[in-house]
Amino acid sequence: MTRTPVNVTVTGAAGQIGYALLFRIASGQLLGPDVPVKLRLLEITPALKAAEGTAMELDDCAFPLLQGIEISDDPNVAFDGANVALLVGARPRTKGMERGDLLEANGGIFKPQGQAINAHAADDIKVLVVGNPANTNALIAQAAAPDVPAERFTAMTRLDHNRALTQLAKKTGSTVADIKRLTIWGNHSATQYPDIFHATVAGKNAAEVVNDEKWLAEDFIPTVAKRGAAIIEARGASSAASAANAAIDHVYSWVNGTADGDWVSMGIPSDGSYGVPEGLISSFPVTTKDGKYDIVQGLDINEFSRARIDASVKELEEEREAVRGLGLI
Ligand SMILES: NC(=O)C1=CN([C@@H]2O[C@H](COP(=O)(O)OP(=O)(O)OC[C@H]3O[C@@H](n4cnc5c(N)ncnc54)[C@H](O)[C@@H]3O)[C@@H](O)[C@H]2O)C=CC1
Ligand SMILES: O=C([O-])CC(=O)C(=O)O
Repeated sequence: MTRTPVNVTVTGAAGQIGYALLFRIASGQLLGPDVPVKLRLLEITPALKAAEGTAMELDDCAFPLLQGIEISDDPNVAFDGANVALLVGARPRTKGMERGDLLEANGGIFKPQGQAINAHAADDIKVLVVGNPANTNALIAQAAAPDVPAERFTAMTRLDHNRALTQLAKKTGSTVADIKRLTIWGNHSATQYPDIFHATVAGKNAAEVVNDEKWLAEDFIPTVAKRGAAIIEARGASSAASAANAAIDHVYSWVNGTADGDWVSMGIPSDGSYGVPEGLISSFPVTTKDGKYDIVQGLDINEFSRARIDASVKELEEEREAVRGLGLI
């Protein structure tokens, strides 16, 4: 049976994550090996030529699932009919820039993109924000799209989740495939909280297997939370292939479901669960099924976890106040 192609819009398509991401989408890794896709690439005008170069390479791969590529510098064109939108392009922080300046500059990107999604995207649109500060950029885009169900706007913490899986596997002498039910809570920032208290390693409670709170507090958590900065320090550029990989994982899980007995981490609008104020886009443990996600309920949050979740959520509240003050939400 021939399937209708899914329209996937990628912003910042000529950037380094874009280059690591587009070929994987076109090869079927985003949605599945039998789902044809059409790519819509959004870039700023000076980067259109570079996006065209990437499109030429995509053509040269002759991916059987790729049924078309359109390139534009107009969000109204790029989001037209979009079923999945990956908002990767963002304004990076440059020297001397305060956090407020960064939020304002990104407001200039994510507000018009949210408006264009509201006006032109398909009814089933699913949005993943990758560009930093991802959680708050997602909030800005969501606020500009009042006709789209709020839960369709998500932010990426899957890279943090994947980073935590590997660190825990190394510590416990296991493999990532042995680890289930790990959680990233809060913001995609240095305040995020990777939680192993509900995780299992080969079926055993991870915190009990590790049995080393000092390692947890002084090694594991900072290593995961500051991994982005460590990559920049080592590579001279921020994470690109691993970020693209996490974006693929996030959307694949959302569309195709999580495995029985496991969950993933997604930045999603809070419904008030676990004391996270309603509406904040914060990372939670979620299961997914039939293209929808649910927050895992009923987890006991110990004191160690509570303090760290609260600290990250406080930062998200401050970011929300800042963009509210700028009239962006
Ligand atoms: N959530 C996460 O886990 C991660 C997020 N990131 C973030 O992802 C973003 C992209 O990273 P890279 O690809 O390495 O950056 P990059 O600078 O290589 O590429 C960004 C691209 O976005 C484009 N762009 C800027 N404004 C745009 C607009 N209004 N519309 C469309 N395109 C626009 C630029 O022209 C550029 O080609 C950054 O904000 C980075 O901090 C990176 C790694 C992980
Ligand atoms: O800090 C950055 O720009 C990159 C980032 O988000 C990460 O690697 O987690």
